[in-house]
Amino acid sequence: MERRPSDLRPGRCAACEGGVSALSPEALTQSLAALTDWQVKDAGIERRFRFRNFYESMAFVNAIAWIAAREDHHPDLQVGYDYVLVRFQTHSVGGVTENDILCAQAVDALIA
Ligand SMILES: C[C@H](O)[C@H](O)[C@H]1CNC2=NC(N)=NC(=O)C2=N1
Repeated sequence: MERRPSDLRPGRCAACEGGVSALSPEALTQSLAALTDWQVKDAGIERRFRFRNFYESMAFVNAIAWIAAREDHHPDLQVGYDYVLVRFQTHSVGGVTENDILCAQAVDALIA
C-alpha cells in the first residue's frame, strides 16, 4: 500500500525495547556538544524554549508531538504562555540513551 507522510513510522525506539544502556558520563558530555543548550537534570536532558506567545508555544508542542509519534519516544513537556520545557529520558534504563540525543536533535532542528 502507498505510504503517506501521515503514516506514522511505527516503533523506532530501540532504546525502549531493552538491552540498551544509558550513556556513560563521558559519552553524555560528548553528545551534549551536538545539541543546543540542553542540560542534564535528574538523569534526563532538558531544554527550555522561549516563544512570543501561547500560539507559538503550542505550535512547537504539536511539531514535537509529530516527532515523538514517529520515533515512539516521548518527551515530558511543560508549557507556559511563552515557553516550552522539553525533557527526554529513557524510562527503561532510568537515564539518557542515544535515542534521547537523537530526539533532542530533531527538536533542535525545528527551530534551527
Ligand atoms: C513501549 C514503548 O516503546 C515505550 O514505552 C516507550 C515509549 N516512549 C518513551 N519515551 C521516552 N522518552 N522514554 C521511554 O522510555 C519511552 N518508552
